[in-house]
Amino acid sequence: MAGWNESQLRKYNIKMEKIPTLQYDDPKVDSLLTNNKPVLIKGSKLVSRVLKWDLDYLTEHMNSTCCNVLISKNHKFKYYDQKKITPNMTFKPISRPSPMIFSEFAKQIKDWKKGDSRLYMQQVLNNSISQRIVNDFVKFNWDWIISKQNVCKWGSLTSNLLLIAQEGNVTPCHYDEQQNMFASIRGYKRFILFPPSEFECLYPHPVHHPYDRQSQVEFDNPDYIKFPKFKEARGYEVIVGPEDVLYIPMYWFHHVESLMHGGYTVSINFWFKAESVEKIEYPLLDHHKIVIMRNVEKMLAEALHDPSEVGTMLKTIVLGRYT
Ligand SMILES: CC1(C)c2ccccc2-c2ccc(C[C@@H](CC(=O)O)C(=O)C(=O)O)cc21
Ligand SMILES: [Zn+2]
Repeated sequence: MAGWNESQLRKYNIKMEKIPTLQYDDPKVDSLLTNNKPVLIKGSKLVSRVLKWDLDYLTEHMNSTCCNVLISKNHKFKYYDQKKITPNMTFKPISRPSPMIFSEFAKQIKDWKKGDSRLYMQQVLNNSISQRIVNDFVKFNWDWIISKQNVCKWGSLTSNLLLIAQEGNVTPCHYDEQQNMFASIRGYKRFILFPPSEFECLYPHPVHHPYDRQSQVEFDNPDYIKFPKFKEARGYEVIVGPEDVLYIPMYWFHHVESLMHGGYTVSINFWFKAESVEKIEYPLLDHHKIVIMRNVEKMLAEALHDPSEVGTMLKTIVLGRYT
């Protein structure tokens, strides 16, 4: 019994292959990790000591902690950068932050009814949480994850996010600029990943837009006129269940959903800085090209002193000359 079935997955019109699933001590794991290739890792026992982290246990030990909760009018929780919202911009996000204490969050999840706004908690785990949570946190299989960090020459661990999502919640397609080891504690999450080379098919927002790093394409209702190349996007799909660890390479796009009718999900991610300043070797890797494109957008916005002129200048440079 896999613990889930196809009827719990949302339907998208996307070509998807499978991601390799390997035991944590399989030598192929390290070769995939060091080559920035996604892999689902079984048996690492990374978070096995906190499988008891369910709503009741966490309410008991995080009761009055004020947590970062997002509220959305629909099932999508699209991250946005507050700092990139300028005064003259009419930006209407669908999900917005609504800090609340943990027990309130747990109550709203339990009492949730169809039609209510949805909630998604993402709370940085640090020592400001209760002593019991800290005691559990230190019981992660740090030896294993630190050995991976060293093998891959990743930079420092920047943060662990505790994620509690309602069944059916979706984090739309985006990329992050850090290496991510994503561990599931409760429930099942479906990931659809795309390599950085699929950039042209996923049409991320401009760097200066609050939705920077997020794809503009609505997977459940793609606008093939505005985003024609989305039809050619080639993704990878994997279901992450309790105790599984998914490696999400930096700059790889990922769409994440908590399976419908699967109950709430509890996950923890481990974000690592990219490798300490590496010597750039040629040929460039695909993620280097995203970094270069981001730097061009940033430099032009800086030089023009107005992000809204960047598109015009890029068109002037390219149209009729490089096409
Ligand atoms: C969308 C949301 C709730 C959010 C809103 C506002 C600011 C930050 C974030 C944020 C950060 C990470 C995740 C976890 C995961 C996606 C998933 O598991 O749903 C993922 O993308 C990753 O681990 O890289 C989810 C979120
Ligand atoms: Zn992400």
